[in-house]
Amino acid sequence: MEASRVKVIDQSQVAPPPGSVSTTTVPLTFFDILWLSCNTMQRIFFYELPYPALHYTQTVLPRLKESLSLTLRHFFPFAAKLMCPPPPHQPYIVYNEGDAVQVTVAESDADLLNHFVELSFVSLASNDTQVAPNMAIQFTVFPNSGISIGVTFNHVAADGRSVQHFMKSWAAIHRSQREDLTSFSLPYCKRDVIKDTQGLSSVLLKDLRNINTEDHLLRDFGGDVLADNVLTTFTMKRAKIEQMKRWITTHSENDDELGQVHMSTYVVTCAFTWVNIMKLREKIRGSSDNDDMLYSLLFGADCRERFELSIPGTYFGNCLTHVCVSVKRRELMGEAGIGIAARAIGRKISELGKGALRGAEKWASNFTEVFKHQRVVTVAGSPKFRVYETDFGWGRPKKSDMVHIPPYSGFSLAENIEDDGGIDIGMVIGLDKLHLLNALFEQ
Ligand SMILES: CC(C)(COP(=O)(O)OP(=O)(O)OC[C@H]1O[C@@H](n2cnc3c(N)ncnc32)[C@H](O)[C@@H]1OP(=O)(O)O)[C@@H](O)C(=O)NCCC(=O)NCCSC(=O)CC(=O)O
Repeated sequence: MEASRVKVIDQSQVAPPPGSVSTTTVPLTFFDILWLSCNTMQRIFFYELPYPALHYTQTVLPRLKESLSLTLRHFFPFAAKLMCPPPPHQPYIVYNEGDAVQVTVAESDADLLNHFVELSFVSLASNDTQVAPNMAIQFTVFPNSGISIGVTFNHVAADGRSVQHFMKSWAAIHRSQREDLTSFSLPYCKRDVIKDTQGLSSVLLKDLRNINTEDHLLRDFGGDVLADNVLTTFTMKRAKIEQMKRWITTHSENDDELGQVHMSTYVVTCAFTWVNIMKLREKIRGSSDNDDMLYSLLFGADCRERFELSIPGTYFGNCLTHVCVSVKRRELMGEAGIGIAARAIGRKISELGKGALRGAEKWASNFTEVFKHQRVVTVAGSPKFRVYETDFGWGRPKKSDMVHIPPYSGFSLAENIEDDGGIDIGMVIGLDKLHLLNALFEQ
């Protein structure tokens, strides 16, 4: 395969309009603090547009930057900086006049939708270990074919739902060519709605500071299989999902507890993918794991609009509780593995009804143990984000991908663009292992 070339042609800073945001300090809530241990996130949107290179530089890019600036006025924490002073000081976010998002413009000679294209993403790297930017953006122009918008963000600043809110607001401002405040809902940027009655922030921060960096929460799966990795997407059609829901429900007739559990699309898709990723890992590496070893699935559940917490749907920041589902290897890898996984995931989700923050004081300490002693798969994204509704006035994106998925130990979820109710599952695996995964999914 011939390597494509991506060359950087411009770098600039885009800030909110001068004087539109005053100096503001945003404290971190306990929801934000756990993400101090995590890598930055990356998402990319591809749009098909027939313009020549000159039209991008003269018209498309200036308009994108101008609308970005207007959007940042409302989502200013993305232009702000994360400050991490040494203990005993607390980390926080601060916006000062002039703070900006770094914007890189690149040009590629690849096909817009060539998924093997090397995504040369801007990082949030900073020379200062105590100050980090919260967002960087890369526009990659594919002359006569399209443009991609790559967003790298610091999860400490916001979760996936907030990022999608930002993207859709930016798209709405760009589409209407002005800052029409009726075309999107304003984010709720104050932190006063997050009540920390149990002192969770200080417990989590203390635990995180005690974690050995080698126990970093999001470790990748081994070093030997990382070369030649590709980002790939599998689709589960709605009909297949419904079939799987029925199958799991009918094979659980004697499980009284299951009456309370909703076999949602999320539950069955996660169960199916989790089992297959673990099977793929065993096919590649063989398994020396004890049958009693715990295999775990970790995902975030949104806490906005939960009755007991009263956090508005437009809340900007992190608002995820963390769910860890563990099943013994023997059961997960057995014939009934997908059904067992689905029931275990469904039960954990229904338990959130008893209090979404139960056990939150142990998030950091438990997860360190889980990553140390168990085999972990993480889930990113959500079909609820409706990423394909991010319309800058050019119609729906042709494709949207999450890029930061850990190889062989994570996957992302999004709605499928063609099949209403279908789900796209994004994964990063070795190019030479794709046939193995295809075979498992077919089976
Ligand atoms: C707890 C969950 C994970 C899973 O809950 P559930 O199993 O109950 O599934 P669910 O909430 O999707 O939906 C349950 C049922 O409610 C109905 N339902 C749900 N959402 C609906 C909607 N928008 N419109 C209409 N109906 C809807 C459906 O009937 C669905 O059943 P059916 O499915 O059968 O039709 C979810 O609720 C949740 O919190 N999702 C968001 C997770 C998230 O924000 N992740 C991002 C992490 S940050 C990150 O990763 C970074 C990044 O993204 O960049």
